[in-house]
Amino acid sequence: MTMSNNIVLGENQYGKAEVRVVKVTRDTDRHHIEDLNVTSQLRGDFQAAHLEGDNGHVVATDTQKNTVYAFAREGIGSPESFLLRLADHFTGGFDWVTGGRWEAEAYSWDRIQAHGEGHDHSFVRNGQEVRTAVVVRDGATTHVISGLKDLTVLKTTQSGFVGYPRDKYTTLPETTDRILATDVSARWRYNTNLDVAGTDFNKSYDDIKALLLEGFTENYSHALQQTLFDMGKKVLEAHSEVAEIKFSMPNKHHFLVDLSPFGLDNPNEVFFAADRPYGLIEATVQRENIDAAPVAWSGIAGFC
Ligand SMILES: O=c1[nH]c(=O)c2[nH]c(=O)[nH]c2[nH]1
Repeated sequence: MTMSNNIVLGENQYGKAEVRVVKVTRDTDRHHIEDLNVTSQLRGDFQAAHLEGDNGHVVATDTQKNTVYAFAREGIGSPESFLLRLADHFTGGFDWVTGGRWEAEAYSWDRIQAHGEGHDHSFVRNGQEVRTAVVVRDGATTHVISGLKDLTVLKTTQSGFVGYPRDKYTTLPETTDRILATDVSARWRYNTNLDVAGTDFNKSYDDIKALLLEGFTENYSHALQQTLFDMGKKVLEAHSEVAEIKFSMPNKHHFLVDLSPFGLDNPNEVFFAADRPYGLIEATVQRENIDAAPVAWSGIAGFC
């Protein structure tokens, strides 16, 4: 067998990776949410694009992304059925697209249990948070700091952001109805006179987590800053053994997708979930006249 010196194109596929689409169904006051990370890749005859610079067959990755958002307008259903719709669309619409690979990760959300009931429009990503604990001893004084991180929550309404100063660099439109989403990181420091032997830290953790979640749901949010304070206040009001609570919370922006180029409306239903940049909101909620913590209890790696 003689070896050919011809250089040819081997297997190939291309598309848009990780299209973050969030679909809110708001037919009634009890909202539903579907949250996917979709990758669309086409396979077929793309020889000319690779060898000759002829893009006549190249369905733009931008078009593939738009198709994901436009299809989400009609609902997602299941990730499988959504991907099958994409596969049908691309292989049916373009002769030279003979196949492809469509992948989705689906993130599931539970309704926040507020006062014993699943909330209408506030959700928590299930099974995600990490519980944290720190003990600092300084001579005879012991500090116990408990916390959690990566508690991802989202509300589909009852959040807005208006009234902020505008200068020549301000482009953000005001809104009175937006998605509010964050990964809660919180650490709460117990009083130094805490009866550590008599404290049920597991129970305390469960209760404080529930209060944080309820605090997230309860009021209209004028900003994540206000919601942060609401959450901390609930914990301090219910737990006299807690001296202060620190938060670090990203504002995970969800941008409404403009579907008008595709002849579709978008009444606050299809969103692009951006991962960066994000707002970062950090604050301590504390009792007035609190003794300054005699030791630094935040790690060196950050606020919370
Ligand atoms: O809740 C918010 N707080 C902000 O400080 C802020 N800044 C911004 O651009 N959007 C928001 N949202």
